Amino acid sequence: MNDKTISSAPARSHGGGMQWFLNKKILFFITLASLILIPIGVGDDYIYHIFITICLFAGLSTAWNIVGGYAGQLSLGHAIYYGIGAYTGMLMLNAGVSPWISMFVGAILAAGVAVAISYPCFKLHGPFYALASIAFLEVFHVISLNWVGLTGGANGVMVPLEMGWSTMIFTERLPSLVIVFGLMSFALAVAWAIRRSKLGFQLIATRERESAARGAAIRTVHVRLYAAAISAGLTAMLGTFHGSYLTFIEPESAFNLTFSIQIVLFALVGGLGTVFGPLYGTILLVPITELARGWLGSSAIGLHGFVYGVVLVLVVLFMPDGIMSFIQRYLPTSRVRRFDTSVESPVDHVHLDDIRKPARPPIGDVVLKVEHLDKHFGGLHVTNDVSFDLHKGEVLGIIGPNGAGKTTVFNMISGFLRADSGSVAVLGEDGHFVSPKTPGAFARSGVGRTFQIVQPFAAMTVEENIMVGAFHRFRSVEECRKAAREIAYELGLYRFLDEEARNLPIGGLKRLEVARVMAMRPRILLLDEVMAGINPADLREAIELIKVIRNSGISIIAIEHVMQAVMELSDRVIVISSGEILAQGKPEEVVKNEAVIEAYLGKEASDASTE
Ligand SMILES: Nc1ncnc2c1ncn2[C@@H]1O[C@H](COP(=O)(O)OP(=O)(O)OP(=O)(O)O)[C@@H](O)[C@H]1O
Repeated sequence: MNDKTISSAPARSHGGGMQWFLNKKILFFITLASLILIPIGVGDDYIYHIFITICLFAGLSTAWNIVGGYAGQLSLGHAIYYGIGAYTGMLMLNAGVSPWISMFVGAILAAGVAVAISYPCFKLHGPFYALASIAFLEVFHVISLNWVGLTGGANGVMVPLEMGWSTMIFTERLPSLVIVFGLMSFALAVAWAIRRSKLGFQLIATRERESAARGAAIRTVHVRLYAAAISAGLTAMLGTFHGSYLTFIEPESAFNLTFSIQIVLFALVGGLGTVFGPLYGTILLVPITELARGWLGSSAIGLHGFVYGVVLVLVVLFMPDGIMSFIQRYLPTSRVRRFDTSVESPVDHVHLDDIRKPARPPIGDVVLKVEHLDKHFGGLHVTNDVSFDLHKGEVLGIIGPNGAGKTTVFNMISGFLRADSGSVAVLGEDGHFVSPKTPGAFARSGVGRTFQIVQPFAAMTVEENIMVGAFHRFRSVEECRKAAREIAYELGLYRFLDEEARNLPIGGLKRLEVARVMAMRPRILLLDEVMAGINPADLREAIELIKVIRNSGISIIAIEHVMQAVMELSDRVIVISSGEILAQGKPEEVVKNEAVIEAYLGKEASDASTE
C-alpha cells in the first residue's frame, strides 16, 4: 500500500475568495445566534412566539429527517410521537411529575412505539410506507379520542398553571425560547453526529441501494429501526415541551396529519437527508406563514397551505434538492480536506507498479462447497443440480450463454436467493464450515460479491461508498476512511474520492463495485461480469488487478463473458447452460469441448481463445 502519497498531502480547503468572510459553518452559527438574539432584541411577544415555533418545527423536522431523509422512509405519521410526548408530559404533570422527567419517559415510549410500528412497515417502500404511516396516525387519533379515561377524549387535557422551570410553564416567553432552542440544538447535534457515524453511513447506503447494503453486511432493518427509535424519541421530547408551552393538548392537534406533513415539508424544502436542511426550510417557511397570518388575520384561515404550496413549487423549480444544495453551491465549506487529490500521479489509472504484488501462493484446500443447488422461478427450472468446490487462492471462471442461470447461482451462494434444495457451505475463519442463509451472514463468513448491474450508493461520494464496505472490518470512521483511501488508490479511484458515485463513468463504477467489496476484506470474492463494457486498456489493468487480488490468497469466482479474461485468469472453468453444468476443467480444455462450442462459444471464438 502506498501510504506515503496518500496521507502526507498538505491540507487545503475548498472554496473561493469569499471564504474568508462567509462559509457554511459561519452561516450556520449566525443562523443559530439569530434565533435567540432577534426575539430578545425585538422583545415582542408575537416575535417570540414565531421564533419558538421556528425552533420547535426545526427540531421536529430535523428529528424526522433522521428516518425520512437519512433512511429514506417517508413517514407521514410522525405526529404520533409528538402526540405521545405531549400527552405523556401533560398527564405526568397533572400527577406532579416535572416535564424534565416526563420528557424522557415520553421519548422512551415513543421509541418503543416507533420500533413496533416500523418493524412490519419497513417491508413497504415509497408511497406504501407513507400510506401505512398515515393509517397508524389515524389509529392513534381514534384511540386518543375514545380512551376518555386517559386522554380526556375530545376535550383534551389541561394542566394547572403553576409557573416555573420545573413545570416549563412561564408568563415570559424567553424561558420557553431557551428550552426549545436547547432541544432543537440537541436534535441538530444528534443528526450531525449520526451523519458522521457508522450508523449514518449505513442508513444512507440502505436508502440508496438496499441490496448492495445487505451485501456489505449491513443489517438494513436494524439500522432503520435505530433511526426510527432515535427520531421518535427526539420528536416526543419536543412534544412534551410543546404541551407545557400550550398548557393544553387534545387529539385533533396532537395526532394531526397536517402537522405531520408540515414537518416533512420543511425538510423537503430545506434539503432531504442533509443535516441542516430542515433548519433552513423551517426558517424560510414558518415566518412567511406566521406573518401572513398575523397581517391578514381571520380572513387568511388556511393561508399557510397556500404559502407552502407556492414555496414548494418554487423550490422544486429552482432548487430541486432544497435550500442546502443552493447553499452548498454558492457557499464554500470550511472543511479542510484530509487528502490531496492533486498528487501528481495519473491516479485515474491502477497503480500496478506501486502496489504490492505478492508471489502467487499454491492453491490450497476447499473453502466453499456448493452441493446440488436447485432453483425454480415458477415453471422455469433455472438451476438444476449444480455442484462445485472452490479452493483457497483459486480463480474459478463461470461462463455460459445469456440466461443460463449463472447470476442465479451467484445469488444463491451469496444469500440473495434461497435455493429450493441443495446447500452452500463456507469455510469460516475458525476452520469450520458454516451454511449462511442471508447476505449479511455470507458477508460475515468472508464472502463478498459485486453485482452485474453496478449498484453504487449514488448520492454518496466514492470515498463514502468504499467506507460502507470497510465498516464491516473496522469500527472507527477514521480507520474506514484510511482503508477506503488506500483501496481507492490501488484501484485507480483516488482522484474521484470526493466525487458523487452517480457521476462516475461505467468503468469507474465497475472499479467502485470491486473497491467496496475489497474494503470488506473478503476471503472469497464473487465477481459478476466486472469486465463487461470496459475499454481494452482498462481490461488489461483489470486483469492484472485481479491477479494481484488472487495472489494475496483470496479465492475468486468470476462470471465472465470476456474470454481473454477467462482464459488468462481462470485456473478452472465451469460452463453453465440451461441451468446445468455442461462442462468443467482447465480453460484450454473447456474451450475445445464440442458441447461448449455448440452451446456457447461458437467455432470462431473457440479458435481465438486458444490462440
Ligand atoms: N427473480 C426472477 N424471477 C423470474 N425469473 C428470473 C429471475 N431472475 C432470473 N430469472 C430468469 O432466470 C434465468 C436465468 O437468469 P440469470 O440472470 O441467472 O442468467 P445469467 O446466466 O446470469 O444470464 P446473463 O449472462 O445474461 O447475465 C433467465 O431466464 C432469467 O430471466
